[in-house]
Amino acid sequence: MIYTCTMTPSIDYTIHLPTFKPGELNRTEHVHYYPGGKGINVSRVLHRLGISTTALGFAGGFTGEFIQQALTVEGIQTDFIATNEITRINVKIKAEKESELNGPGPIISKQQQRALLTKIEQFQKNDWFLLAGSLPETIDSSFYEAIAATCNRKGVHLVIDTSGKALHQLLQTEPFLIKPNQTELEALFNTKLHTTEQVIDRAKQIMRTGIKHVMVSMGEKGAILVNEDTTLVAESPQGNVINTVGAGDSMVAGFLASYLINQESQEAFRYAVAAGSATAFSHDLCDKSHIEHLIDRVSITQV
Ligand SMILES: Nc1ncnc2c1ncn2[C@@H]1O[C@H](COP(=O)(O)OP(=O)(O)O)[C@@H](O)[C@H]1O
Ligand SMILES: O=P(O)(O)OC[C@H]1O[C@](O)(COP(=O)(O)O)[C@@H](O)[C@@H]1O
Repeated sequence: MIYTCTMTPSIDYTIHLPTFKPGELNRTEHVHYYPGGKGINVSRVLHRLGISTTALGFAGGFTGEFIQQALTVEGIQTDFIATNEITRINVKIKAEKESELNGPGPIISKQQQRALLTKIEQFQKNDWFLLAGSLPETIDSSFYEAIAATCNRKGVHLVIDTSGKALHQLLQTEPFLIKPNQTELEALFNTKLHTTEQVIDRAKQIMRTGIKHVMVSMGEKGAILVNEDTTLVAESPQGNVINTVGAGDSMVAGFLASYLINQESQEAFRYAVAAGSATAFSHDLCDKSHIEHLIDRVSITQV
């Protein structure tokens, strides 16, 4: 079983309008309400690819209810821990440019943290656990160490897609895959990366901490994959960009979906990039036919 965990889910309130004028009254044309957050997006894409998951995480209030219901309606199994706080609404503005307003995550008590660890204790050998999205600053790093130690002890494959301090702490836990975007990688090293070579150098540096695959996404420029055997650079297909929210999560889902079938990292990387771009060219997340339509347009070079 694949378990995804979104510590800080969201409703992604996505607004489309031709021009956004800050400081003025703006009226929107089309709006969408999506259940969001990184683990949730991975569960939604995997479901569209015929792979079942259980979506874990922390959710509360009417927004938390909406998210759980929306997932259930799509046919995704959920097992969230209730928070006292209302789950955030993240605003995504699609005008001349894309702008995002992401709210803060909930406070997660020690008891709620223990409840998550108890669920992880029930996992079986060779299950997958994806810890994704921003992680509340208030949580002590020992909690992440406990999650990783439990996964390692039980033979559960750990995948991490987070940012900031938590990403830094989790690098030492030897996960199967991490997927920072270029900005997150830059933040990790507190430096700007100007070339693909610089991105590759930093990715190799973090791989030495024991991570099996480091996949760095670079938006329209594509992505790189570094593992023990190879370094690959992918160019993404060009197309009509509609909404890039969830492109990175779609990549993670695409990589896992392909890797679970073939255990082959280059093909998984190609599928991942096609999935990211298919989402960027869609209103909501990608689906299988769109990914497969783009797959031959992903060019990969080994460097
Ligand atoms: N404008 C775009 N055109 C084509 N593909 C894109 C575009 N933006 C994102 N993608 C695809 O989605 C992947 C993930 O996007 P990125 O924006 O880097 O991730 P994140 O959403 O995590 O910031 C990219 O590697 C690329 O394959
Ligand atoms: O937890 P964070 O870092 O605030 O990000 C949450 C946001 O990221 C998303 O999961 C999209 O992520 P990506 O664009 O990186 O794939 C949204 O659904 C959500 O609003």
